This record gives sequence, C-alpha cells and structure tokens, in this order.
Amino acid sequence: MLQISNASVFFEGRQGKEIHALDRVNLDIDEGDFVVALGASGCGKSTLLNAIAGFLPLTEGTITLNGSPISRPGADRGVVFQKDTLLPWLTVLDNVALGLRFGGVSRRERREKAAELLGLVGLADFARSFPQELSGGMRQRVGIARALATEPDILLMDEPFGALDSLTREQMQELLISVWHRTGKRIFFITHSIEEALLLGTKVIVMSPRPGRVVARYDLDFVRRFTETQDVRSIHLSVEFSNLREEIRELLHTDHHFAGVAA
Ligand SMILES: Nc1ncnc2c1ncn2[C@@H]1O[C@H](COP(=O)(O)OP(=O)(O)OP(=O)(O)O)[C@@H](O)[C@H]1O
Repeated sequence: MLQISNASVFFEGRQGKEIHALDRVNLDIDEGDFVVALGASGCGKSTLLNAIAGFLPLTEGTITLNGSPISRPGADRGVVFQKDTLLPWLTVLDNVALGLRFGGVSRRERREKAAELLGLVGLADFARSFPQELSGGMRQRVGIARALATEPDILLMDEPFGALDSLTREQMQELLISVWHRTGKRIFFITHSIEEALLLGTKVIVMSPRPGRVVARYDLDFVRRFTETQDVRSIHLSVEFSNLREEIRELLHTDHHFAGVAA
C-alpha cells in the first residue's frame, strides 16, 4: 500500500515569497489501483508525483510505501515523464536494461529481462535500434519498459502521453491498459485530459489550483470494461462516461483558475 497522509509542500518563490503548492493531500494507492490525478496547470500534480518518487521532500505530512517512509528515490518506484529520458548512445535494449545494471543483475539476465519487457510493450523487433530511430510513441513505450525493469511496486507517470498526437495517444492508452492488466502494477498517472482520466483510472482525483487540494474523488470501472470488451468507442459514447465528463468539466470550470483544462 502507498499511503499519502496530509501531504503539504511549500516552495520558496522569488524574493522569499512562499508558494503553497500542495495542501494536505490524503490518498491511498492499493495494489492493482490505477490512480489518475487530474487538474489544471500549476495545481501541484507534479509536486505530488515528485514527492512520491522521492525527488522532493514534503513540508508536512508523510508518504509511506508498504509501511516505510519515502525519503529518496528508489528502485521500488518507476518513473515515466512526458519527455523521454532515454540515452541516445545506447540501444533500446540497453536503455531498458540500464536500471538493472546498478542492481547487481548479470548481463545475460539484464538482457533477457529487457527483451521480455520490450515484448510486453510491443517493441520486440526494435531491441537493436537507437532511440532517435523511433517515433515519440515508441520512445514512450521504451520508457515504460525501462521503468518496469526493476520490478517497481508502483509506476509513476507524469503526463506521459501529453506530447503525442491524438491517434498515438489513444494507442498508448490502450497499450498502458494492457500493461497494467497483465502486470497488475499499481499506477499513479497525471493528466490534463478529462477523457484520458476517465478511461484509465480506477480512482480519479481532481485537484484544485494553488494550493493543490483534492476537490473530488471518483471510483471508476471504465478501464475494467475496456479490458473485457476492447471497445473504447462504446465507452466514450456511453451515457455514464459523458455525464461524468460533463460533471468534471463543470467542476473544473466553477473556478476560473481552472481555465485551460482540456477535455
Ligand atoms: N521547485 C520549485 N520552486 C518554486 N515553485 C515551484 C517549484 N516546483 C513547482 N513550483 C510551483 O508549485 C506549483 C505547482 O507546480 P506543479 O509543477 O506541481 O503543478 P502541475 O499541476 O504539475 O502543473 P503542470 O500541469 O503545468 O505540470 C506551481 O505554481 C509551480 O510554479
């Protein structure tokens, strides 16, 4: 269980002015959960993810993973960003295997594991390619495989599909659902897109602008429906989906700070 209790973050802004980025966030991420954080730019989503990743400390509150407080980055958390962070001089296979190099795993095992993960994300044939030979969507798939290589407890994804065109984005959503379903990994995923949040999340939290607070929570099953039917169109067209989309859109627009959130 990943447990976030009363998490608050203050940054020191210009001229010593305090920036209240995150305000008393409580969130439990259980095994198998797909948690999506939705909110406008600047509402503290990345701050929350970075705190879970151990990249920045909370000012108040705690985050524990299986009972242990998080204070630094660790192999038990795999991170995927919007912009891929692949090393251009390494092949796709070696990029995926990289995280295991520091874990005392033999070269043969590293390569076997990396090849297996490339299969999981549909890139088995690109193991010997270099990142620059791949499309944006393919590079993000490599990033997902790499994040999974150390067998983390949770996958942290900061707008991983934000820079992709809409068709590739839809394909990546479906791929991620299949990875989630097949691995049973819990995921914490950030997005600006209401539709993406509704399709992917088993739990969706909606955050307000500064200070970032959770203003609504939803337990959803569209993603499970997708794994059974593989029919995204009928989900998008369902009354339930469109009612929720409108409800959340309205919620986001009740505050003018939310302008800029896209469906
Ligand atoms: N290191 C920092 N120093 C000072 N202020 C910061 C720092 N990091 C974030 N902030 C501020 O904290 C607030 C929350 O930022 P954060 O990046 O978490 O928002 P976000 O919801 O992820 O936004 P986006 O969707 O644009 O990525 C913003 O006002 C931002 O300017």
